[in-house]
Amino acid sequence: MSTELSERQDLDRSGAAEEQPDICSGAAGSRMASVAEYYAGKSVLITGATGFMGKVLVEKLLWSCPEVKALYILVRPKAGQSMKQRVSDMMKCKLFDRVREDNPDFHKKIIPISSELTQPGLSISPEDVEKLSACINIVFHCAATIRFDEPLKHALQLNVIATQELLSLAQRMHHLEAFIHISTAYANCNRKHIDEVIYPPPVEPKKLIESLEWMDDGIVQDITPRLIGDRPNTYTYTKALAEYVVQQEQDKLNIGIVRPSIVGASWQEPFPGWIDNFNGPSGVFIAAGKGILRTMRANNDAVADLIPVDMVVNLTLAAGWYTAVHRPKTTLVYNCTTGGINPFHWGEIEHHVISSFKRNPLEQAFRRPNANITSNYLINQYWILVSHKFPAFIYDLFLRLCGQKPQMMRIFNRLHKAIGLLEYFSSQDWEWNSENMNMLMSQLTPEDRTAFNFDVRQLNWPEYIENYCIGTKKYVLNEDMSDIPAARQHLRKLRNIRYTFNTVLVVFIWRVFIARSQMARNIWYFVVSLCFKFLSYFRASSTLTN
Ligand SMILES: CCCCCCCC/C=C\CCCCCCCC(=O)SCCNC(=O)CCNC(=O)[C@H](O)C(C)(C)COP(=O)(O)OP(=O)(O)OC[C@H]1O[C@@H](n2cnc3c(N)ncnc32)[C@H](O)[C@@H]1OP(=O)(O)O
Ligand SMILES: NC(=O)C1=CN([C@@H]2O[C@H](COP(=O)(O)OP(=O)(O)OC[C@H]3O[C@@H](n4cnc5c(N)ncnc54)[C@H](OP(=O)(O)O)[C@@H]3O)[C@@H](O)[C@H]2O)C=CC1
Repeated sequence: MSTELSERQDLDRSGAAEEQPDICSGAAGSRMASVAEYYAGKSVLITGATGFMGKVLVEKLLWSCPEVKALYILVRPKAGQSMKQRVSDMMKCKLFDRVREDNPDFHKKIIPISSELTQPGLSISPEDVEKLSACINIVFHCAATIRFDEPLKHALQLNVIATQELLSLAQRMHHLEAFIHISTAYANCNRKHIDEVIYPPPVEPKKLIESLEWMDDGIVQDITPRLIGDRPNTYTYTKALAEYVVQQEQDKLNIGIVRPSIVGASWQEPFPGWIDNFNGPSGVFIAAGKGILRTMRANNDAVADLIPVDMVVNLTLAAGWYTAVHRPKTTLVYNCTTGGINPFHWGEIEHHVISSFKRNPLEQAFRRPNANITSNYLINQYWILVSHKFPAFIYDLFLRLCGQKPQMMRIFNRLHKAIGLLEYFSSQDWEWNSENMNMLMSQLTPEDRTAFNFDVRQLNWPEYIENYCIGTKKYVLNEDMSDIPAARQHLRKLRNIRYTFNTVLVVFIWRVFIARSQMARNIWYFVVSLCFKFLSYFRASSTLTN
């Protein structure tokens, strides 16, 4: 099936230029609309605009496509904040600084629409449905639950049923030119090689939705492992179902599917290192920087398929342009990954994260940053005991003695839960075909290739990781860069505490275990004299060679 689909997609691509005479003016040698020109005067609907990727998408559209007519964003009230309040807070975010400077009235282009995606009809009012049906030209569907531990019913409701509802709404839009769905490169992580095709779903979504409807949450929880089969969580499972649901509408809509791998901090835009959450590797980096995470199960040699959020957004906008302009007959899937083109490995990530946090330490670190990743289960368990649980126990004991509430063990339990869910992705690697990503790049003008850059060959990983770590410090933890000298001083203090602790430990072991027994003392003297002999032998041989 996959080969058959690829062939069809190839055919579509080769005939694509003739299919859109109104945009490419038809005559040979005539100029195709650039990406920014295409978005000029267009009304765009975005779901998940308050999320990590959605915000960057909104910002980039406003910055690079200033002639865009309006951005309609579906937003729900949350945590006691009204929809309006949330959107107004979002626009005050530092992310929008350059847009704000360029056009202080940029907010006028953002039109929030109240919507709770898990409700029937996405709980959009009839008036808003009318408005959207009349004006929307492009839809970007970013909203999803990305939690790995989401109960299946909720993940299905948001990632699959809401997608279905949005597709129905899209079909009522009179001027719709493209529907871009954001999936994940891990939707098919049960395969080792992943092509840019939609694989048959693990189950017919309609049947699953019908059968889960009558089941109570307990039963669903019991059967979830059987249903998700060889996928690690409900997230990847429901994202795979969503792709199939989207593909079902390909005869009625112009659809593109973007599949990013692990989306990380921004590479360049709007500024390097922008990140605002603990998802994926960000939480792991922060935990390592704070000196809490000292060990994790990961394969040093496995490819860490990270991709910066600005590159994903650039590709998404280019995919919107291509889908609308070329109107491929079938859904084009873009695997948006780095591993096949510019690979970087978890072992290298570990090295650069730790050295970066040593240069730019986080405030009030628990211990000096120093993490070891290993694929060996037993070694990892050993280090968890020695480097996580033991220090947590000692620290909590200290807090208790000071009359304070113990907290470290609780933090470690949460960390272990989080990294336990990530290990599946850091312990193996996948191969993604990225032909459509390359094809899309080749379709862009040289100017667009710069303005909407997703050429992952240009990524300099050490520099990117450094900015990423600084980004977590500045934008996730809201720490000031001017406090770095104090943070360095704190690390020096921690190092001295460690030296003192180790010295006390050696003296204690000597007094309790060695000094009391003649045999232990003899063994000790024997080991020490052996060491001295080796040392003097090496010193003598190095003097001779010199
Ligand atoms: C030296 C470095 C070495 C590196 C070695 C290798 C690193 C490998 C790392 C990564 C591999 C990448 C795998 C991603 C591949 C797939 C990509 C995609 O397609 S989608 C995106 C992925 N989605 C997620 O990442 C959602 C994961 N998060 C969850 O599922 C939940 O948040 C969970 C289970 C981790 C926690 O759930 P709760 O209900 O217990 O708690 P809650 O409310 O979510 O968070 C509690 C606190 O913990 C923080 N937190 C959340 N996630 C964290 C994390 N990953 N690490 C540390 N803290 C985290 C939160 O900010 C919160 O903090 P407060 O209470 O507000 O102070
Ligand atoms: N981050 C990553 O590493 C990767 C992400 N992806 C995909 O990219 C897309 C965006 O991810 P990302 O930005 O990281 O995710 P976030 O969790 O940051 O954002 C999710 C967005 O969906 C919205 N949303 C969630 N539930 C509802 C609901 N019931 N009603 C209305 N809106 C809702 C959220 O709104 P609210 O603010 O109200 O919660 C938020 O705007 C997703 O489709 C994800 O699968 C793919 C690969 C990797």
